[in-house]
Order: sequence, then structure tokens, then C-alpha cells
Amino acid sequence: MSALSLHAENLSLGYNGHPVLSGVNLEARAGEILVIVGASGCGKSTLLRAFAGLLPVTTGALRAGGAPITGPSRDRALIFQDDALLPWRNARRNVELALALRGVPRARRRTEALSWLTRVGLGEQGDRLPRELSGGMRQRVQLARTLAAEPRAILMDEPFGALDAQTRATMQRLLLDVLADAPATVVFVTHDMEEARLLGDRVVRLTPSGVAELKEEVA
Ligand SMILES: Nc1ncnc2c1ncn2[C@@H]1O[C@H](COP(=O)(O)OP(=O)(O)OP(=O)(O)O)[C@@H](O)[C@H]1O
Repeated sequence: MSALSLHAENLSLGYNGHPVLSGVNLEARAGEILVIVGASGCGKSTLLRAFAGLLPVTTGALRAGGAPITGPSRDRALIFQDDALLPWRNARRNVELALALRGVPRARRRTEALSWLTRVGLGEQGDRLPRELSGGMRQRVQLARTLAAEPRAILMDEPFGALDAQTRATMQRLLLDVLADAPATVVFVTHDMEEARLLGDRVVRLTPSGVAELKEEVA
């Protein structure tokens, strides 16, 4: 599956009549890592949720691969700070679910899930339930599950925020390695300029009314 471009055109969004974004234009080109930085509360998570198809668009348009976004899709995965693992499934079976949805035959799922968990440093923790894992471990399971699903676009909302520096560096490297094999478009929100510089093909700063390119500034 090829990477999916993402487009926001003159997008305005808000909650209960309170505007958050107004008239935002933004494009993530197919296969690039677009990093979004911006002040707390400026609407970064809101924009990602909109790309994920979780917020109704009232003004403007959102497109994925040129087609209007009308709701969630397996093509567009969202990873946010609070993990969304199924609490009654252990780590391995959470990853297996993504493989099942991708159509991987049952006989191969267990081994493949364990190999993903090993890549995020949790090869020994496959039998643990989410509540038996630390916050950072749950984030890594979530990353494994998302990458295993091979989405065409990945929306990442400070996915490595709760990790220690070394684990964070390992996960950044893993993300780049996986994308080299299975290209996807990534929209990555972070407050960490070092992370932005490392991961971003482009870095933009979001404000309520638009985006400014930053790559030159941070290079
Ligand atoms: N579900 C919601 N209902 C009402 N208001 C919300 C909701 N979610 C976010 N907001 C408001 O929308 C604005 C943008 O929030 P958002 O989470 O998108 O910002 P952000 O840029 O991701 O911030 P941060 O960097 O702190 O995570 C904030 O003023 C926030 O209070």
C-alpha cells in the first residue's frame, strides 16, 4: 500500500462553538514526515484528530490521497499520549489484532506479534496485560501495534513523550527504519525541537490561523 498524502484546506474547527483553528492550510506529502510544533493549546491534537476522522469538519476540507475524509479509516492510524490498548488483551494479543485486521494468517500472527514486541524492547512482556505495564511500555506496545498494521498514514501525538532519553532514541530509530521498509506519511506532533529536527522532513509551527515552515530555522 502506498503512502497517503494528507491535506487540510481552509480548515476551521472548534468545540462547542469555540474556534480552535481557523482557515488552516496544510499538506503532508505522501511519504514524508511532517513535524508539527506549536504552543500548548494551539490545536495540534485537534488537527490530528481531524485527520484521523474523529472530528466533524464544518468549514473547509480534509483530504487523504485526494479523497475527502469522512470518518476513521484503517489507512490512517492515530497514536496519542494516552494509549488505546484493549485492557483485556495482553500485549501480544493487542498486536495480533492489528495483524488480523491486516489479513495476516492466524498461524503467522503470534510469531510476527512477538517480533514486533521485540523490536520495541518488549519481547519478554508479551503475556502482560496493559495494566501490568508502565506508561512508557504501553506506548511502545501501541507503537508496535500501529506499525504492525502497516497504515498508509500515521498521526502521532507526542508518542514518545513518556519515554526516557535512551528508549526515546531507540523508538525514533525504529520508526525511521520501519518507514524505510514500509513507507507511510507521518504527521508527528512534538514539543521537543531536537526530536523535530531529527525526524522531520519538514517542520511547521502551527498557530490557530495557519502554519509556518520552520525547517530552515531549526536546521
Ligand atoms: N474535547 C474538547 N472539548 C472542548 N475543548 C477542547 C477539547 N479538546 C481540546 N479542546 C480545546 O481546544 C484547544 C486546542 O487543544 P489541543 O489539544 O488541540 O491543543 P494542543 O496544541 O494539542 O495542546 P498541547 O500541546 O498542550 O497538547 C484548547 O484550548 C483545548 O482546551
